[in-house]
Amino acid sequence: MTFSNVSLILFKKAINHVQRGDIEEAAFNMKKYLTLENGDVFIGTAAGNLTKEIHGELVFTTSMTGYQETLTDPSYTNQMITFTYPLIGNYGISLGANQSPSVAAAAVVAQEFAETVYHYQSVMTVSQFLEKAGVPAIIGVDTRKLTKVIREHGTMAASLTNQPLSKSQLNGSQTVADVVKSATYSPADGAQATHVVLVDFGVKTNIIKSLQAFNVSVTVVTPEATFQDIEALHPDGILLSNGPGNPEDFSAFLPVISQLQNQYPLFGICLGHQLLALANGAHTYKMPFGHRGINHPVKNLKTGEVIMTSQNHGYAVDIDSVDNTPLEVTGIEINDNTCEALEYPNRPVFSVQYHPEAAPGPHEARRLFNQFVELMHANGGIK
Ligand SMILES: NC(=O)CC[C@H](N)C(=O)O
Repeated sequence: MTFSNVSLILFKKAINHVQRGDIEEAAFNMKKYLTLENGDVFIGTAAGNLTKEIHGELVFTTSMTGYQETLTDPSYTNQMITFTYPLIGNYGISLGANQSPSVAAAAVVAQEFAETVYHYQSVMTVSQFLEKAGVPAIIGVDTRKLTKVIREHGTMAASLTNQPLSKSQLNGSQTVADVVKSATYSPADGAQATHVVLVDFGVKTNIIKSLQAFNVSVTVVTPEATFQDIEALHPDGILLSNGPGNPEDFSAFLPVISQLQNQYPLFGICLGHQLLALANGAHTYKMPFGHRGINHPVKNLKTGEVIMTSQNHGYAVDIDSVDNTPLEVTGIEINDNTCEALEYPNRPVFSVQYHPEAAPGPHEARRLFNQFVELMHANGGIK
């Protein structure tokens, strides 16, 4: 072997070393640490926004599809979503599926993101979607194990960081979601016959679309609206929307609901259902790990029929506390007997804990919009 050959080999080794070192460092930089309130740490790889660090409430959803609708659902504000389904992003991201202008979830935990998408409607991958929205994600996590931990300990606060956290850095406080404040606006179809005022606690786009599908015009108001503000809009009916956070944080709006339910047909969805219950004197409580998924069976106690429903909630109405109110429980989740539907007897007032607009989810409950519209018509809603 000549001298130059030896030096070439040494040079190549040096280059290799430098390259390997760089790659190892890059791989180290791509690491993310998910630290739970109970001290458990899950290590994975960064995706989405690679640098952002987040503290939030860690929840899981069992939905196998509909990740885009889930990520953009405002009810997930300040929450980190763990997808129990192992491969997320299989059919990419498409225009028109968003439930709000951008990703609402604080962060995403998944086992794997599909990086190659062949769906003809897809405009980008899920990690590009998160990157564009500035939302971090951790992938390569054993989400099955993580979900078992959440089921055991209940929903926990967690931190998603780029470096390991020491015990003293662990912040155990639960993050309460901010109230989503939206401007008052009228979706562009104002000339329709029936008019709904929607109180927006963090509304999903598909609720508005579902009403518009029945030729209903919708005016959206914030929870700062007074009864007089709403009355001045001459509604035929009121919809109380879904939204993030603890329903008890909206106590200022409860007297308005009490007045509205005396005057108008009223339909509450998810947070709106919880608020209708609170306004009538029932209680809500935090569930151990909530209902988040698209196959929650709900039994209609009046007909005995069971339908599959889409759900995303961490709080529930205390079913026994409804006994001391004018309301009637008309639906239960048959896995755990929690309160899923309420009615105000002899009034056009009702609510559901699940999502009749179901985006994502099965559409069996869509008929509730029909029911709401019929109640408004029966109440003289058509002018
Ligand atoms: N989707 C919702 O409206 C959720 C309601 C409430 N924030 C809960 O978690 O129970």
